[in-house]
Amino acid sequence: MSSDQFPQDEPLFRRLAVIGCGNIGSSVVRAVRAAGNGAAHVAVFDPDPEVRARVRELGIADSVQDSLAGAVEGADCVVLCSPVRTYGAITREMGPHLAEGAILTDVGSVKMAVVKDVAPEVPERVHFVPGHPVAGTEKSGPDAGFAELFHGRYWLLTPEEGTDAGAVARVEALWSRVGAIVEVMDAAYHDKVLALTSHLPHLIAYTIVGTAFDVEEQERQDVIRFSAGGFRDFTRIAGSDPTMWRDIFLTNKDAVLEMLQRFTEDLTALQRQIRYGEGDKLFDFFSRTRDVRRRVVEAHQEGTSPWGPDANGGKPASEGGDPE
Ligand SMILES: NC(=O)C1=CN([C@@H]2O[C@H](COP(=O)(O)OP(=O)(O)OC[C@H]3O[C@@H](n4cnc5c(N)ncnc54)[C@H](O)[C@@H]3O)[C@@H](O)[C@H]2O)C=CC1
Ligand SMILES: O=C(O)C(=O)Cc1ccc(O)cc1
Repeated sequence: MSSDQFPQDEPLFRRLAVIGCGNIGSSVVRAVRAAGNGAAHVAVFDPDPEVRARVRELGIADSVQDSLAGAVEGADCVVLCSPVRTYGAITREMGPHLAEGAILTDVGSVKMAVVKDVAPEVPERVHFVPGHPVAGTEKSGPDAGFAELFHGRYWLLTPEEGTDAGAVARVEALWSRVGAIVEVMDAAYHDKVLALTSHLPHLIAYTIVGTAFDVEEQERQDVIRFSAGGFRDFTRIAGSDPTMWRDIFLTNKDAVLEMLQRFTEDLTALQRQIRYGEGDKLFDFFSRTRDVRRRVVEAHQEGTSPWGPDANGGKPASEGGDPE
């Protein structure tokens, strides 16, 4: 758990550079500026000119730079907020422009592959503290972000052994100031847990929605017409950004495949129980999963859930919140 020992009436950083300004990047920008004591200046770079124009229009950043070098020049903290497979190349390109003692962090949903790609590109004079806010939505782009996204949500950091403790403390303090609950953990452990709690559910949603659309035209229309409850929730998740999720599955391959193997075995067991009319087994299984649901809801209320105590963000289910 974070303990912010830095002066509260001063910004933690002089200049924070946010690289990639979509949903999460723009939420970081908005949240840091709303906090008031995160950074004196928030600079943004995004390679997409339409995104840069929109960020200027929204007026959410202190400056929008037309080059990566221009954004990171003089920055004492840089946050990578683009799809995970872009991080290695970005770090290589901006390396020579990074200041002595600067801190580099990221928001990527996968951590082992990010460490493997980024660490070799980080100059000696720079501290790398990998991170992941366990908060987000299915939406993309700078209009999708909002300042309160991280309130009461976990922000996981996975620094390698030997990382400068002062740099880790500063990153912890920064994300605490935007309202997140910061925890430090091992990158491999992070990837296993997230494969199960986030990546596999997305894969299942993509599959269900794909299956539903791989039917005759008439049935497909009825799937849309009668979609309610469960299926509708799956379409929200399956509407998530294709680039982002392609990158997550390609980079967290081993953990996802391991969890998928377990999942398919359990699904096959259920299939057999249905085929052979084993009602008692189905009932017992559904009773156990109902109990898991009860414990998840309780954990959210008590603040011990991996998604943060306020995991609903006060939103209705249709907007990414939990219906409970
Ligand atoms: N969307 C979510 O719910 C969450 C996403 N994340 C992580 O956040 C990162 C960004 O995701 P979103 O903001 O949702 O995506 P997004 O699609 O809304 O934004 C990504 C932005 O990155 C920019 N970009 C693409 N290539 C780039 C490059 N080479 N250099 C700099 N910028 C580049 C794009 O132009 C775009 O504006 C991903 O790594 C994802 O794993 C983490 C937690 C939650
Ligand atoms: O929209 C949802 O349901 C999410 O699960 C958002 C999300 C996506 C990716 C992450 O790494 C963290 C959170």
